[in-house]
Formats: sequence, structure tokens, C-alpha cells
Amino acid sequence: MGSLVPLGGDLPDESRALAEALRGLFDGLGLSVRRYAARRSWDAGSISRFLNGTRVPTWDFVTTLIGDVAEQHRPLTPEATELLRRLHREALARSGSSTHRVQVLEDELAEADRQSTRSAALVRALEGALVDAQHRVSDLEVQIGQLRAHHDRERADTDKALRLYEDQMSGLRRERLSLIEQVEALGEELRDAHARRMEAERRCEELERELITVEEQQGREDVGPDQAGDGYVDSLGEDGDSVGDHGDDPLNEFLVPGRQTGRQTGRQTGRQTGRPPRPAWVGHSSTQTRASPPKDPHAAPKDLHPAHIFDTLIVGESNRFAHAAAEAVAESPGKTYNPLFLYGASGIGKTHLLHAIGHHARRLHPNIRVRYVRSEDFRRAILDVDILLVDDVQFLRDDRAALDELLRTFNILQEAGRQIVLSSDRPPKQLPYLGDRLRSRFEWGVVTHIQPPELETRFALLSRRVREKQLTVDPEALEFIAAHTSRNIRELEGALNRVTAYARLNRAPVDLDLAATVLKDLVPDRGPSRGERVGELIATATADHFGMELGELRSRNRSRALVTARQIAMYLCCELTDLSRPKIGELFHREDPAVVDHAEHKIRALMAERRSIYNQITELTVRVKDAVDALAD
Ligand SMILES: Nc1ncnc2c1ncn2[C@@H]1O[C@H](COP(=O)(O)OP(=O)(O)OP(=O)(O)O)[C@@H](O)[C@H]1O
Repeated sequence: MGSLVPLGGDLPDESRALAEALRGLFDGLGLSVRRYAARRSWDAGSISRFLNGTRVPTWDFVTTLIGDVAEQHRPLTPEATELLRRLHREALARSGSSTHRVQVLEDELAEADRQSTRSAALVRALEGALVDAQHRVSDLEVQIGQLRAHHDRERADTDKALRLYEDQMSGLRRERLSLIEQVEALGEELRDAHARRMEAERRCEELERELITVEEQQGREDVGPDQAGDGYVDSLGEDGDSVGDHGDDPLNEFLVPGRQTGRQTGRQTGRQTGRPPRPAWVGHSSTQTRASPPKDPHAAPKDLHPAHIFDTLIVGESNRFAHAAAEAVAESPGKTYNPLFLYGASGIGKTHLLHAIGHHARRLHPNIRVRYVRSEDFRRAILDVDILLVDDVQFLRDDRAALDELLRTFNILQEAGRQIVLSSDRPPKQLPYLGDRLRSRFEWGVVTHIQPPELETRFALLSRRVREKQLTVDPEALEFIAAHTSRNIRELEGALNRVTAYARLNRAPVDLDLAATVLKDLVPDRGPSRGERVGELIATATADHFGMELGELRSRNRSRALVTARQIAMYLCCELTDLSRPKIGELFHREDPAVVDHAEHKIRALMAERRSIYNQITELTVRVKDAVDALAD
């Protein structure tokens, strides 16, 4: 490689600086000037002049040299390239050649061109974006138009629906208003009717009391002073007949309690015939069933207590299901629960429910044939019925013939889709003596347990009784009675009766203190297993109290003193034990439980009338309580 001559001393600084930079680059090629000129087909003299600084090269030459050096080594950094460009411009400017001017203009042109290119790209991008935005705007306008139309349609529909709704609402409001007025008017009428009924009831009670007094006087006159010894004159025998009339079948002789029935039919008719007819709702006695079977199978059931209807039944948790099932059965006999088997302790409302089914069914289906029968009275098949109500099946005796008849009745009625309702103090499983076939049939439908009434139900029941009898009782006293008598409704009613009777005799208000005083002596501990023993204690204590033999108390003797003592003993058994009516009857050798009902109602009424009776009951209660306590010890 031929070496380059040193740079001339007179070279302007700008030319020298460029020449030195170019030489540095050129050295990197490792070629002679001639050889490089041949490779690039350039003139070697011109290249020498460029490298000696005597002539300023074109920028093309410089960039070609930069490219060639980069091929052999590595590319120049942008900073080095820019430095070369600056040196090249300064050298050109210093030389004053037209090339410099051309170069400057070319640079500016290139720069302007670059800007134009960039601007053109930007314009294209903006034009594209503009078109896109315009399309989007058009789309949105279409959508907005559609939505507006939809909104207008919807609003029109809604306005229409609202107008319709408001019309309906105001129609309903008008109707409701007029119904509220009707309800108020009907409520008013109902209250008046209740008040009239209460007044009539009160008057009946007055008259009944008057009647008792007159009859007692009559009795005294009839029997003479010797026989009226105990100061209490029972104008009716224990079974409702005149005391001293020994001639007839005793089962026909009782007058079943119930103010209405006794008042309306029993007493007057009894006087005409010499024997009071059985009130309409009393169950047929065995004698009656045998002697006079119902002549017309479609006749209204005459053996249902008029007050034992669903309306008078208090419903609580303890009997809710039984009540619902009973209603369903009355509404659709033979369709829902067949048979329906209700069980629960004595005095818990089983008979009431059975009667209520009968009444309700008759009201809903006027031609329906309903028959209520106590199990002890069941003697032969009963087939001419749509609903058969059999009460207290635990008393079905070990009488094969009667059990066979019941089985036959059951099978035929079931097959014909007739309704059967049964009650018992225990579930079918605990009635083994009835035999497997009957027992299992009792379980075919629904078996439901009526529990002892819970506190709310007891309170509700007491409140109702107080309203019915138009008594004034402090609610606290009612709460106390409800809280302290928990087993069954009879016990509850007995307790209320004691408290109100005591208050009446002493002309004292019925408040908490009075209730607590009166009830403190009630026998508290009553278990099913104790019932019969307590019943025996009552019988013994009563006989003792009245100075008679136990055998006399249980005899058929109807002397006034014996009748009274017997009725008091029966009353105490009702109030102080869980024994059922038939069981109490048995205790005093009476077959018909209605005798017990009569005794209970009679003594209950007399307690509020006669202090002597009240005192005797209280005294006997204390004696029985002491005896029970002694038993427990
Ligand atoms: N839930 C109740 N609501 C209103 N009164 C009731 C209720 N339960 C029972 N009674 C009343 O209590 C009394 C006794 O009821 P009921 O004779 O029906 O009992 P029972 O269970 O059949 O007793 P027993 O097994 O001794 O025959 C009746 O006067 C009845 O009207």
C-alpha cells in the first residue's frame, strides 16, 4: 500500500479536520489508494486529493467509505457518522464551492422530503381514523334511533299498563272499603247477637237456679223433715229422676246435664211423662240401643252434644293435627284418613272432636248418616251409616260376640268407603285384648295422639269459659289456674269452677290471691297409675265423711243423703283424677258414664250456690290430699 503524503501546512482547519478523519477511516480498509480506486472505479487522484485535504469529497464518497469500513470491521456508531457529517459540511462551507451549496440544499430537500413523507403517513393514518370514527358515529346514530323508537314504544306500553293497573287498584280499593264497612256492620250485628245470647243464657241460668230451689222445697215437702237431714235437698235422683222413685230401669232415669237440654226438654217433659226423656245429645245406653234402634237411617244424629263443635274447640299445638285430621274427615268422609284413630288421656277433647266431626259433616252434607256410639254400647253391627264414630274403644269388653260384630262392621264399612273414626285413651298397639285383627285395622289409616294442652291453650280455654259465663276474672288469676292445672280440660274447668264458686260465695273478686288460696289444696300429683287408687281414696273418704258404709255409697239405694254423697264423690273423681267417665262410673258400680257427667255438672253448679256443698268439697279434697300424701310416703 502506497503511504499518503503528510497534510499540507497551509490547509484550512476545517479541511484538515475532515482529511484526518477520512484518513483514519481509510486506514481501516488496509488498501492502497490506487487499489481502492480500482475496486470502486473511482479516480485515484481524486481519492488522494480527498485524503490530503486539498479537495472536499462528495458526501456519497464519505458514506461509501463508511460502508466499506463497516463491512471489514464493524459499523460506525451514529455519533461518529454525525461527527463526520458535521466535519464534511464545515469543510464544504470553508471551501466556498457550489458543491457546498448544492449539498446544503440537497440536505434540506432530503429533510423536507422526510418530513413530507412522515406528514403524508400521518395524514393517511388520520384520514383512516376519521373514516372509522365517522362510521362509528353513523352506527351509533342508527342504534340511538332504534333505541329511541324502542323506548317510545315501551313507554307507551308501560303508560297503558299503568293506567290499567291504577284502574284495577282503585277498583279493588273501592271494593275493599265497602267490604270493610260490611265487616264492621256484620261485627256489630254479631256482637249484638252475642250479647242477646249471653243475656238469654244468663236468664236461663237464673231460671234454672230458681227451678232447683223450688224443686228442693217441693222435695222437702214430699219426703218430710226426716229425710232432708243433711241440709241439702237433691230434688233429682243421681240419675236425674225423682228421688225415691225406685221402679224403673235406672239407666233410663238420669237427667244428663246441660242447661239447655235439661231446661228445654228434660224437666218439663219429665213432669208430663213421669220420667225425663234422655236429652237429644246423650249417647244411647245399651238398653236403648237394643230397644229402639234408629228407625230412619237418614235421620239427623241425635246423639251429639250440641256444644261439641269445631267452633268451640280451642286449637293449640297439642291438638292441631288431630283437629286438622278431624276437619278433613268431616269434609271428605272416607277419602282422607280412614280410619282416623284419636288417642290421648281422659278429658283431653277426644269425644268433643268426634262429635264435632259429626256436626260438621252433617252441616256440609245434609243427607249424610252419622252415628256416634260409645264402645261399651257396641253390641251389633252398625252398617247403615256413612260416618261411624266409636268412642273410648279401650272399653270394648272381652265379649267375643261384640268384638266380632265390630270387626264385621269395620270390614263392611271400610270396603264400602265409609268413614270410621275411633277414640281411645291409648294407641292401638296397647289394646292387645281386642285381638290382632281389630288392632291392625285400627292402624290402617291415621293414628294421632292428642297431647295434654299446653299453657297457651289452657289459658285460651279459660278465657273463653270466662267470656261465655260472663264472669269477671283477673287475668293473673287465669294465668295462675292455667299454670297450676296442666293435665286435661276437665281438671282445668274444675279448677276455674272452684275458684269462681268460692269467690261467689264470699262475694270476693276473682284475683290471683284468691285463686292461689283456693287451689292450694288441690291434689297435685296425679298419674295414670294412681288414678284408680285416688278414686278409691275419694270413695272411702266420702263414705267416711258422710258416716256411711262404702258399700252403701256404691249401692243402688237412692236416699237423698246417699245420692248427694255419691254425686260429690263422683265429682271429686272427675276433678282430682285422670279417670275416664266410664271408669268413674265403674268405681261406683254405674254402667252408664252419663251418670258421672250428670253428677259433675250438678255438683259444679251447686258449689257456687251452696256454701255447705262448697265446704264439704273443700274438706274432702284436703282429706284426699292428705291420704294421697300418705300414700306417697
Ligand atoms: N281443646 C278444647 N277446647 C275446648 N273444650 C275442650 C277442649 N278439649 C276438651 N274440651 C272440653 O273438655 C271436656 C272434656 O272433653 P272430652 O269429653 O271430649 O274428653 P275425652 O278426651 O273424650 O275424655 P274421656 O276419655 O274421659 O271420655 C268437654 O267439655 C270438652 O268440650
